[in-house]
Amino acid sequence: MYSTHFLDLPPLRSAGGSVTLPGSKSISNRVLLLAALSAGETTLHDLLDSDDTRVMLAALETLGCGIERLGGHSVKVRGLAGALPVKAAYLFLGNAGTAMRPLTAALALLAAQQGGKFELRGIARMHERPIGDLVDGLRQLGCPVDYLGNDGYPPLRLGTGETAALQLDAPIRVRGNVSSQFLTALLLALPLVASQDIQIEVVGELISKPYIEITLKLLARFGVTVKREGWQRFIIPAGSRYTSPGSLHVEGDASSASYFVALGAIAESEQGITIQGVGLDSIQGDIRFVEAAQAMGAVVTGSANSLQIRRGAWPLKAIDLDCNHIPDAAMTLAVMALYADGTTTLRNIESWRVKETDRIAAMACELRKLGASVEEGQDYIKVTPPAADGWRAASIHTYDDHRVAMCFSLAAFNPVRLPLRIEDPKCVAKTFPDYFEALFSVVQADAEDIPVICVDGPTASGKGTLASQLAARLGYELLDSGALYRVTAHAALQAGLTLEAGDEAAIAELARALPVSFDGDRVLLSGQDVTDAIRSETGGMNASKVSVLPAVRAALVELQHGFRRLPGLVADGRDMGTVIFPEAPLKVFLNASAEQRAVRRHKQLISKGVSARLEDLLADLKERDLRDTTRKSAPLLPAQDALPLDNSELGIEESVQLVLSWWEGRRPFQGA
Ligand SMILES: O=C(O)C1=C[C@@H](OP(=O)(O)O)[C@@H](O)[C@H](O)C1
Ligand SMILES: C=C(OP(=O)(O)O)C(=O)O
Repeated sequence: MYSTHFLDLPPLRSAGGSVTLPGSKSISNRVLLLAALSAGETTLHDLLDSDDTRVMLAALETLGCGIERLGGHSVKVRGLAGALPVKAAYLFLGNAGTAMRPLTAALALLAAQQGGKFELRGIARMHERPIGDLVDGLRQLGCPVDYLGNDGYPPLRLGTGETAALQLDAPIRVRGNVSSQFLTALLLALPLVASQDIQIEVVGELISKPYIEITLKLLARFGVTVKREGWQRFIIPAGSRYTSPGSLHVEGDASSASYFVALGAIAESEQGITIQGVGLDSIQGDIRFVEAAQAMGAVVTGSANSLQIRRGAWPLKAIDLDCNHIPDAAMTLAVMALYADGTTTLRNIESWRVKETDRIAAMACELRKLGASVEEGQDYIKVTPPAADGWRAASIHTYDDHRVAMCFSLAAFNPVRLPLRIEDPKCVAKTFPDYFEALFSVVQADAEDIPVICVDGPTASGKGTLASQLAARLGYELLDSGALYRVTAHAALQAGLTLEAGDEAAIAELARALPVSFDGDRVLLSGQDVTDAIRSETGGMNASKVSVLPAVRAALVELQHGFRRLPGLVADGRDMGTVIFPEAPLKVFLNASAEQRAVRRHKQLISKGVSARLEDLLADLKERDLRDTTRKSAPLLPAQDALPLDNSELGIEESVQLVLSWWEGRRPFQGA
C-alpha cells in the first residue's frame, strides 16, 4: 500500500494484462457476521483483508467469537450460535457501513433478548452517516437504543444490560430510501429472534436493491429462506436458524472491478485487460457496471469468474443512465465521462451524498479541477469533458474516500499527457489496500514520462539515506546503483575473477546478467542475502575498483534503466545525472567535507560494532574520492544542471525537506 501524503501518476500510455481482485467487501462482512451468528465452524476463503473487514473481525473477536487466521485470506470462524458470551463491549467500526449497520441490528436484538449493553462508534465521518431509519425500526421491535451524539447518527448505545421484551407481532416498518443497509441489517439480525414469523415492510422507494439480493442469497447459504413480496414486504419464517455451510469462497469485489473494466475501455492495449475473481455469475449487483461500460463503448467478454475488456468505441460514448442499482461503481462512470464524446448524465444517485463523503460534491469539484464542466443536482451529476486545450494537471483531493482515489487514477490517461496527483492514496485501504500496485502491474507509461530524481555524490555523503527517504516520501522506486557495483564485485570474486582490467570482459559479461534483486534494505544475489558482505568497507573498495572498468559500467546501464518504473524513481549513485539518466527532471549533487564524511562513516561503523580508526577512514575516503573523480569512464562530477547540496551542517530531515521543496517547484500542481 502507498502510505505517502500523495501519489503522483505520470501520464499513462497503455494497459494490458491480468489482475486478480481482492474479495468483495459486501460479501466478506456479511459472511463474517453470518458465520459468527451460526452454530459451528465456518471457513471463509478469499476474504477481503482491508480496513472494513478488519473492524468487523475485531468486533467479532471482542464479542467472544473465535477467529482463527489460516493465512492466505482464509479465516475460520467459530460461531456463537446466537448466544452472547460477552454482554458488554465497546466497538470501533471505522467507516464501515457494512459493519456499523448490521452489527447495530444484531447487537440491539441480542442485547434485548439476553441482557447486554454495547457502544458502537466510528470515525468522525461515520458519525455523520445516517442510521435513524434503522434505529426507528429497532425501537419498534422494543430494543433500547440511545444516541450518544446527534440524534439519527452514531455513536449509539444498544441495550441497557437488562433484557427487554421484543415485539414481533406487528410488521416492522423501515424506510429504504436513504440506505439499503438498514433493511439488510434487519434481514441479517431478525432470524436470531424468529420465534414466530416476522414481517418487515419497506416504507417508500427502496434504493440500491441489488445489495438486498446479496443479503438474501447469503442468508440462504446459511440456511435461512426469506419470503418476499416484491421489494415491499419480507417475511422471516418462524423457526429460522443459521446453519454454517462449512466453508465458503468470497468472490472478487465487483465494485473494485469497475476500475479495471474502465481501464480496459480507456487504454490502448494489444492484449486487453483480464479480471480474475469475479465474472458473469457474480451475485454482486455492481457486475452490471459492465453494461454501462459497454454502453460507453467497452468490449467486454466474460466467463463465470473472469472478465476480458478491450477498448471499443473511441472516444467513449456519452450516456444518460439511472445508476441507482450500481451506486458505488457509478463513480467510475463519472471519470470515464472525461473521455466521452458529449455530456454524460448519472441519475438517481442521491445516496452518494451520505457515503464516505458527499460524493456528488466531491466528484464535481475534482472533475472541474481537471477541466471538465460539471452540473450537479441533489441526485444527479452531468459531466462534460474538457476541450482538448482545457485539461489541467490536478491534485485530486480524495476526502478519505477510497473510490474517489481509485476512480480518479484513470484520469492519468488524459490525451494531453499531464501528470496527476492523488492525495492521501492510503484511503484505498477501506476496500482495496493494494489498488495502486494492481494498477501499476497492468499499465504502462513512456519511459521518458516516468520521473527520475538523481542523487549523486561522493562516498559517505549521505546519498543512500537521502535517496531512500525521498523514495519513501514519494512512493517511488529506489535504485542504489552503488549496490550494483558492490554486487558485481562480490559476484566476480565469487567466480574466481580478479577485479583488475585483465578480467574486465569477464566481469562485464557477469554484470550484464546480474541476478540481483532488492527486498527492502536487503540485497539479494541469486536469491542469497549478500547485504552484509557488500556493505562492508572492503565491499566499498571492491566496488570502486570494478567501477573504473568501462565495459562493466556499460554492462550495467540497461540494468539501471530497468529501475525506471511506475510511479517514479529516485536513483542514487555517482553518474546517475551525468550518464544514466541525463534527462532526469531533478538532479541533486550531494556533498559534505571529507572530514565530516569520515566522522559519519566512523559513527556508522562503531554503531555496528566494527572498530575503525578515524585517520584510516579519512585516508581511504580521500583515496576513493580521487579514484572516482579521475577515472576515465564517467568520473564523479556534478551534472551541469545538478543542484548542489552541501549537507555538512544539515540534519537528514532538513536535507529531505529541501529536496522535496525543489521537486515540488518542478511539478505542475502548485496552487491546486
Ligand atoms: O449493503 C452493502 O454491502 C452496501 C450497500 C450500498 O449502500 P447503500 O444501500 O447505502 O446505497 C453500497 O453503497 C455499500 O458500499 C455497500
Ligand atoms: C458506500 C461504501 O461503503 P459502506 O460500506 O461504508 O457504506 C462504499 O464502499 O462505497
